[in-house]
Amino acid sequence: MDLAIEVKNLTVKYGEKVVLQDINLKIKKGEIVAIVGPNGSGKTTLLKTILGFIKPVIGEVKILGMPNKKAVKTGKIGYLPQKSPVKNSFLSALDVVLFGLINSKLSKKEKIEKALETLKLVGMEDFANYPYSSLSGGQQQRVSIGRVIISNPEIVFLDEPSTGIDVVAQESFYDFMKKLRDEKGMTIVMVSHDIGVIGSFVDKVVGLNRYLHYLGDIKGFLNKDVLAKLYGSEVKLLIHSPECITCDKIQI
Ligand SMILES: Nc1ncnc2c1ncn2[C@@H]1O[C@H](COP(=O)(O)OP(=O)(O)OP(=O)(O)O)[C@@H](O)[C@H]1O
Repeated sequence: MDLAIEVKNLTVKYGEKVVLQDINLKIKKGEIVAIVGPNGSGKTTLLKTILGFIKPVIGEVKILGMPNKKAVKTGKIGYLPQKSPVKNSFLSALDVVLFGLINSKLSKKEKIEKALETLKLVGMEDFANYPYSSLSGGQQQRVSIGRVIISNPEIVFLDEPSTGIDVVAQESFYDFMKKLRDEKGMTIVMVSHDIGVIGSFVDKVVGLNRYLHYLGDIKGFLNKDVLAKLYGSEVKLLIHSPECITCDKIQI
């Protein structure tokens, strides 16, 4: 099996508080995986621990067969954090995408060409010189994704990439991510709350709430018992009617 990520016996604490316990997880190359769970269930912590930003008290993580910290230094890993790292409101969309090539040895001209190509790929070529801060949430997200993918990473980690985006834009975003996987063979690991929207795009769901409660396909995940275990017995599944333009959407 060609593994992208292997998490072994992971336990993570903040002070005395155990946030993740006994997590074992294997993600294959080219898979699209969603990490889901209630607020505070440890999803961001799991991403950050996989990336080596948080040291577990027990356990280890391998990425592409290497210890995680070593893998991150190879430049084969892309990461889109939950909060935008872009603070300077004067930066243009092009500048933000260029950040993704900060460690590249390409010439300035080549970098700009590649950034313009990437902006085209994410459908933002007409906005290259716009201040990033003037773009809408969905447009900013496309540019941020451009920053992450410009260096052709083998694995990308996205923490709640569709926050603040309407359902239609979310669908086109997930379509785009799927295209990247299909065309470039990228492995995509994302934290998401959009169970309904991601359903048709993900290969695997990781149901997390301190422990790994579920690992499998979306169909098995959308099971009353699995959901109750993860979200509590009060959880309700709302399946929109077929007449609804966003039919098939399932909310928790
Ligand atoms: N730096 C920190 N120090 C102490 N506790 C923390 C820290 N970061 C997160 N926590 C706590 O750890 C738990 C898990 O947080 P985490 O951000 O991983 O959850 P999450 O599932 O990503 O949540 P959400 O869906 O709300 O983004 C929460 O109870 C949170 O308050």
